[in-house]
Amino acid sequence: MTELVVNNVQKWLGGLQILKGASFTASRGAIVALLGASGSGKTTLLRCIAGLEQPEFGYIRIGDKVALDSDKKIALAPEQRNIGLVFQSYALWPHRTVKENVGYGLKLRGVNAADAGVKVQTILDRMGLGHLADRYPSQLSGGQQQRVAICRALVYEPRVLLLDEPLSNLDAKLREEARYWIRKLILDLEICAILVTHDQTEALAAADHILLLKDGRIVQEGPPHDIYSNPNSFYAADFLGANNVARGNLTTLDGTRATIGGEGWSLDGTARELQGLAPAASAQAVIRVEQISVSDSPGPHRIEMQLDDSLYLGDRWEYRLRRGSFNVKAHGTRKLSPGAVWCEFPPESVWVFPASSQA
Ligand SMILES: Nc1ncnc2c1ncn2[C@@H]1O[C@H](COP(=O)(O)OP(=O)(O)OP(=O)(O)O)[C@@H](O)[C@H]1O
Repeated sequence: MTELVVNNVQKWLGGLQILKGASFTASRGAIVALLGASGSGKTTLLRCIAGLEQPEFGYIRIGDKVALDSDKKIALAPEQRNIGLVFQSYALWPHRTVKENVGYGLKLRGVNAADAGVKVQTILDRMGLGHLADRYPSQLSGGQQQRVAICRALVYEPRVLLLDEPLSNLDAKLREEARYWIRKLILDLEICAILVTHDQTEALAAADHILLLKDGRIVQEGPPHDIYSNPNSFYAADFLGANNVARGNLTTLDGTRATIGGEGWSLDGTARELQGLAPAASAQAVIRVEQISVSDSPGPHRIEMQLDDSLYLGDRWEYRLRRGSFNVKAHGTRKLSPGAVWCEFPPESVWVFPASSQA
């Protein structure tokens, strides 16, 4: 069931148009990630949904309530929107205990103390924090503080949970765990969550649907696997994954088959956004690091390259390879000695874009 409708939201800040017509929908029991480069407008869009910013144009419906309708001059205040908000900083009050932090909003909304107490204890117990109810934030670990912030957002039983970089203050191990339990929690509670992140791994792992933003516009959306494996622009291809970018010229173009080449190298690839381009035009190819394999013999779609070094990454080795002006990173399971090797580039994984390709 659709819980959130965002339609043509446009927002100006400091005389600049920051959001240029964002539209999407989100359903119950699903996590939508807003992903994009720094400054692409993720936080501004989240703040518009929360009611912390008022867009000049647009329509937003949360559950069955119209929260924004610029035509009808409707703009509900944040507390009327039935949303829960979790910030990167957690924003807990240091001089209030855990249960006071979680219950404060209920008190403001006029919920009587007995009912509020039950709601607070229920959500704290659910999150494994019941025994910490009387502690102050400074007496908790970072991970526990983050859970308190999430309890505080969930205690209102919101229709939509808005999470702004909620994991970025946690160390790498905790972040991986938190990504998993937040996802489980949202699916169990069957609420709708919007997650702002600049971390592609977090978006790919935690979300059901990704909205990729660039300069205030949603330039691609879809399930994580689709966005990762079928990017529709150079920006989307290069933003996700660990990539090699090869810059050269288009040497042949035949339907979806394209060849890109530079000084002393040439790769068969798949044409992306190349309509109207002629051979010799400047081009760039994106190749995911994991798609390249290194071997000691020639074969189809293999080119000979010089291996300069093997770097140990713990779970794998990274190979640094070059041929003329073409530098490449690839991964493998063993250390290789410097020298000549053969690298295989499957054409379906060499995505060729025009050199000045924009989203
Ligand atoms: N109050 C403001 N006045 C003017 N410009 C602003 C204001 N707030 C944000 N901006 C600009 O709007 C753009 C989008 O900012 P926003 O914080 O939404 O991006 P973001 O994608 O969340 O970035 P980050 O990942 O760095 O947090 C940026 O260029 C930013 O400088």
